[in-house]
Amino acid sequence: MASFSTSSAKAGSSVGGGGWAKAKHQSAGGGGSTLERIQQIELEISRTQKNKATAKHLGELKAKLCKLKRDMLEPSGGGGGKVAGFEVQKIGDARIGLVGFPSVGKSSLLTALTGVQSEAAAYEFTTLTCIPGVIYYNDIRIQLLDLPGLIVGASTGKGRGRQVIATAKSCDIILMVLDPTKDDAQKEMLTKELENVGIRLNKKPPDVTVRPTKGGGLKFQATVPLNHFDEEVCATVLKQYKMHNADVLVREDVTVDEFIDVIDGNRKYCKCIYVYNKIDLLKLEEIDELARRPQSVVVSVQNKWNYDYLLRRLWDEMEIVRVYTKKKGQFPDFSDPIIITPQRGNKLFTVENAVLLLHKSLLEDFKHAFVLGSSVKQSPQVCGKDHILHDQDVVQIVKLTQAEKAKALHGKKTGTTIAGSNIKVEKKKEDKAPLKS
Ligand SMILES: Nc1nc2c(ncn2[C@@H]2O[C@H](COP(=O)(O)OP(=O)(O)OP(=O)(O)O)[C@@H](O)[C@H]2O)c(=O)[nH]1
Ligand SMILES: [K+]
Ligand SMILES: [Mg+2]
Repeated sequence: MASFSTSSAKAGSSVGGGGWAKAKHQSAGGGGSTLERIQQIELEISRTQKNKATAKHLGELKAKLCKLKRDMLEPSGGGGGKVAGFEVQKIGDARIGLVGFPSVGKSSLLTALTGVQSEAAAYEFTTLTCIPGVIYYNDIRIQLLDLPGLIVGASTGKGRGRQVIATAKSCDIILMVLDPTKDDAQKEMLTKELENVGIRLNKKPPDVTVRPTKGGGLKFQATVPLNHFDEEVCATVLKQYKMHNADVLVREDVTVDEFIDVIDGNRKYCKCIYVYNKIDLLKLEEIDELARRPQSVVVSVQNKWNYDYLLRRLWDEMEIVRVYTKKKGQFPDFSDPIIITPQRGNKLFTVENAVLLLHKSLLEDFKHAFVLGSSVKQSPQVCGKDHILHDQDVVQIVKLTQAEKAKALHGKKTGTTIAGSNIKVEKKKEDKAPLKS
């Protein structure tokens, strides 16, 4: 039904790079280009039945496949180099990318949400570069990037695909713009293109730790029953990565693909909202069905439908925490919050995070904080560094007085925990432990 696989002549010629991957990646071991070997392995995987007896073989194939894909994306030597995204300066508190097949209305949406004119037209590949705009929402600035349309094969160099995807990888959230008149094969195809370069949509990093060791082989431990993965498959995958000695701790029911993600590294776990645009072309029942799909929002740029909801959904996905600061005896400064975006690696927003964002040296003088807002039972409440703040809390930092600081410093010097020596003491204990037992 969907006809996205047809990469138009324009796409091929505008890049002059359809065969780039092939030309540059002749495999060292002979037997065709990297691309051909990838296709062979993919075929073999699809033909192999999935059961206990084949799990080890599949694990090996998948690990090989993963390494080949990485070789292709990050060629080592031969003047290749990692593909860079479009050079657009990151501004604001979060970055969101518009990804989709050609002519689904990405540019129209950028213009509608940011006011920045990005050319929109009825022909494919109207946009050939990255156009940034800014959405102002709830005191924060969100950078929205319009990107050229993707086609199938983008991750292997078709169209401006690799550049588009590299830019998408720099985003905190992806808005996948979809054509509501076509089936969801488009969603799967795009997801696959993004997955090929290590972007994982709406997934969490697997709860698995792998610690390389100097000897002792593989030490495998799982804290939950595993239905798709076991020690043997783990060993096969690790062998492909030449890891023969490692401690592996699995804390969730992972698949081999998820385990490879951990080993291979360089994955980007990214939230994604599926935006069905042009719903003005649909019947009400059809709109209703799309709107109920998970992580999906329906809009019509032409009719200006549902922007409010789209923005609210975006906001919720960003899980942004704004914390306002206040000086003693004054009203809080509501104009300039400290902002934490969990997408950028800060899982929780503690008082310590807030202090560090205000000023690094402030932590030395930190005594406690008065916190007002939903994170505390009474407002204000005296809180320490580890207290976790909520969105729209107000914080007043109380510093140590000179006398208190001197006292604290004195205590440190005379006590056993002289600054900096902490780690050494612990390490010594650890070293000695095996001797004792
Ligand atoms: N019916 C309808 N048409 C729309 C809507 N939004 C955009 N269009 C039309 O769809 C066509 C493509 O829009 P663009 O914004 O250029 O799409 P794009 O995804 O940026 O396309 P490329 O840059 O070529 O990848 C234009 O003719 C728009 O007028 C909508 O909500 N309803
Ligand atoms: K277009
Ligand atoms: Mg466009």
